[in-house]
Amino acid sequence: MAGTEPLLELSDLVTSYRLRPGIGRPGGEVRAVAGVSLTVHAGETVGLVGESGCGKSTIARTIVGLVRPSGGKVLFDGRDLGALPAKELRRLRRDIQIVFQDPYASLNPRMTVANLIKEAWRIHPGLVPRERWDDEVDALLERVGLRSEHAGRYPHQFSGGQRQRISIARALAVRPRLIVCDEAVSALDVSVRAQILNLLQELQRDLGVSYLFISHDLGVVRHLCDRVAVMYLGKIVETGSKEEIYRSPAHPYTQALLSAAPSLDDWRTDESDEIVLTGDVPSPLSPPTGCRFRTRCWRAQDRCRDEEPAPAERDTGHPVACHFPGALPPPTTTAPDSGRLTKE
Ligand SMILES: Nc1ncnc2c1ncn2[C@@H]1O[C@H](COP(=O)(O)OP(=O)(O)OP(=O)(O)O)[C@@H](O)[C@H]1O
Repeated sequence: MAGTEPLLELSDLVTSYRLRPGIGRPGGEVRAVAGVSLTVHAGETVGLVGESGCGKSTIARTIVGLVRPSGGKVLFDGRDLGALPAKELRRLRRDIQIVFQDPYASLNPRMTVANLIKEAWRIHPGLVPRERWDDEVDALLERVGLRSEHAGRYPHQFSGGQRQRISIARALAVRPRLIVCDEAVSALDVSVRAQILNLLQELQRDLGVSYLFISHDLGVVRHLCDRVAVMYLGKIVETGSKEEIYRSPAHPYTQALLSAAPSLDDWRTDESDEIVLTGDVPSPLSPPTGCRFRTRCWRAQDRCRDEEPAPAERDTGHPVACHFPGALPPPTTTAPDSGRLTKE
């Protein structure tokens, strides 16, 4: 994709939440996304992975305009969403849709499937002529593997997988160019999950839609994505093609994540080199100085405390934000601090 203009570009994006002081808790600012740069090209699927609370959903919410960034830019088709006049922004927002983890919470239970889909055309008039609405609803339902008789039913009359199909149909109704999938298959059983993943791939093949696929499931990401970004405590620590990330992870955090999913672990040569991620993720209210991962990292040295590593291309060929990256398994000595990564 080098040389082509990205469809979506996050440039040093910062998104913070204000916390009011509460009982036993001081107020403050949570920098949930602390300077993230990431691109998604047309027709591409980019996976965003990381532990719970690292800021994945906040990125999703910022991209689709549910929360405002406090710094940096979201560019779509080269245009800065923060600098567009309201009318143009509204038009452009149509191109970016989101599918959430819990379709039941995101689908209005009092609306029929047909009305849930038609609502999108009410919000964006002129997209589909009113006389074609019923036919288009039928076509969309068929497109996502449902039937036209489902149009008159309500969300509670469907299974979880079917409800996710409805969410996808609703997203497709406005003919988006990018769909942000925020843990979109995480709540589904394995077999249903596979069906939805197949559907997403089919849609990409037929319609050319791009995905930013947010998930904590490295197996699903490997199955679906072309490129992968690994996030830790509000920052991206490593980005690369699927092959680069799964075969030669260079950031210790990526190595630990992969090590925790043995069936995916192509890069370790010795099973005994398992890395066990211990200790809690530090609070984003007061992240560590320097490298944010240093308090849990077996490779950490003084430099990691003093200096924040910038993403730089390493010998593996992809950008890694680490002072001491390495493709080799960690040394066999036990990590000195209990809060660090250790090996069993
Ligand atoms: N509305 C909010 N107000 C205050 N803090 C928030 C809010 N939403 C998220 N946060 C905090 O921002 C950080 C990032 O949360 P976010 O939900 O983006 O992470 P995540 O990686 O998507 O995790 P999960 O997979 O658990 O949703 C967390 O520390 C979270 O507690």
